[in-house]
Amino acid sequence: MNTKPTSDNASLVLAGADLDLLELALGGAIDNAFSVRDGTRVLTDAENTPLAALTPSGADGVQTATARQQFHVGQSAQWDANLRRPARDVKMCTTGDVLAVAITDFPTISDMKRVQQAIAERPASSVLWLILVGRQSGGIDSGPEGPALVRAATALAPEGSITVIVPWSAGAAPVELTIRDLEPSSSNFIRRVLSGYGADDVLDVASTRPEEDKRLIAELDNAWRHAAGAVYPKESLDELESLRASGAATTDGLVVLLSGLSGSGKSTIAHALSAELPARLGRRSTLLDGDEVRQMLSAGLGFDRESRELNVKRIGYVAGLIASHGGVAVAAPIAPFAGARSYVRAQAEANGRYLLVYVSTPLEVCEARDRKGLYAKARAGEIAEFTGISSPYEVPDDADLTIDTSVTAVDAAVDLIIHAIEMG
Ligand SMILES: Nc1ncnc2c1ncn2[C@@H]1O[C@H](COP(=O)(O)OS(=O)(=O)O)[C@@H](OP(=O)(O)O)[C@H]1O
Ligand SMILES: Nc1ncnc2c1ncn2[C@@H]1O[C@H](COP(=O)(O)OP(=O)(O)O)[C@@H](O)[C@H]1O
Repeated sequence: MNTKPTSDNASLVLAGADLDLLELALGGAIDNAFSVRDGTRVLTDAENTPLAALTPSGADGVQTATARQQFHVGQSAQWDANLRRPARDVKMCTTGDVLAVAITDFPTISDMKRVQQAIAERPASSVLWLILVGRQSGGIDSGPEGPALVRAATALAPEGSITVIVPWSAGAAPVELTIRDLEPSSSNFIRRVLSGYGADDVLDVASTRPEEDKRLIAELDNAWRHAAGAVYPKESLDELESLRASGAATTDGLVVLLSGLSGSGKSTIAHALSAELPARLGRRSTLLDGDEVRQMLSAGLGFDRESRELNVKRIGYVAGLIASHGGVAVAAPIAPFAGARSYVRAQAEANGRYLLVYVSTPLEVCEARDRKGLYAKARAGEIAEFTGISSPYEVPDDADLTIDTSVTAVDAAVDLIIHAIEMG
């Protein structure tokens, strides 16, 4: 996590586990009282979008957050708005005694028996079937585990139970954002959070699993090795196993560059694409998102032509490295200049495949969205050299795809890109 002061107020940039904590707090699952370092007033995501405002700190350094706007949400199963509901809404739907079943891992046959038993012992209880999934480090919901767990657990929900997806702060402990008295790794964290959903009692299925089950699960990998050992010699088997463990397929590297005006939808599409790739093409990806890159890789660079060219070239260089090892890089800078884009193409094509997506959403639409309030500032002359207003955007003549998000929905945009990747 890093901090980044803005002109009108200081902000704290959140990622991963911190975003989950914030979502839990704003949704009413935990006391929305934060301790942050002095002077911090706005909590933003890594794309610099303001998510919550903090009231000034009291004497004990505790501040209260109020939501500014919806979080960025992904497209895959764990972002289903019908299931990812705020704690305070869920609480209203329960009556009487509430048993919460916490699902953090793929339920086993014996887990389900214990669940049925616990439910049978409390016939009058409302049952909450709570699926705990957190963001992962590679992006909002990169990696196939979260959506797969949600699909499996949803299909197994006991009859009459209320299924809810709980954003889970399972990652590293937050550095600068803490929630009063709560340490995410502590054993009572799960109970404290789930009590926010109305739970009187919690059955934490995976952590109460019998030792025998744990042993059998651990042995499954050995069983696979044993069976495969009858087919392959050791040399093949070792290689196959490491491929299996890394999830890597024997596929070519790929760079997808989304270029377009600020607010055109590059970042939204990039996240959705990254979330879909594991399930649709069996590939994980590395996101190189505009603002995020500028906070790290290109920290200190401005928005004059030379700085932008350098920024985009750096992105191209890193994307090329990712592709050189068979990885997928999804990059979403404005990339307004043809010269720097052709450098990205060269880096990508030297190491794999390249797909240039021009996100052609008209300026008027981007400006009306003004997610970050930057167009208003640019019009007022408070930001110089703003793309589309006071700095040019050179429309690509080599785009593989052109997508106007004022007429194409996010899902459709992702479908178009995946189709283009499949077509080669
Ligand atoms: N002068 C000016 N012009 C354009 N954009 C500006 C400017 N100042 C700050 N910002 C914010 O920076 C984000 C664009 O950074 P990029 O790295 O994508 O730009 S570039 O490719 O280097 O041109 C862009 O983010 P996105 O909205 O995600 O595109 C803006 O939030
Ligand atoms: N079809 C669409 N595709 C992408 N974004 C859309 C679409 N329709 C509306 N939006 C909204 O437009 C805004 C685009 O912002 P963002 O993805 O950050 O753009 P950029 O990264 O190009 O600056 C978001 O608030 C998003 O919800």
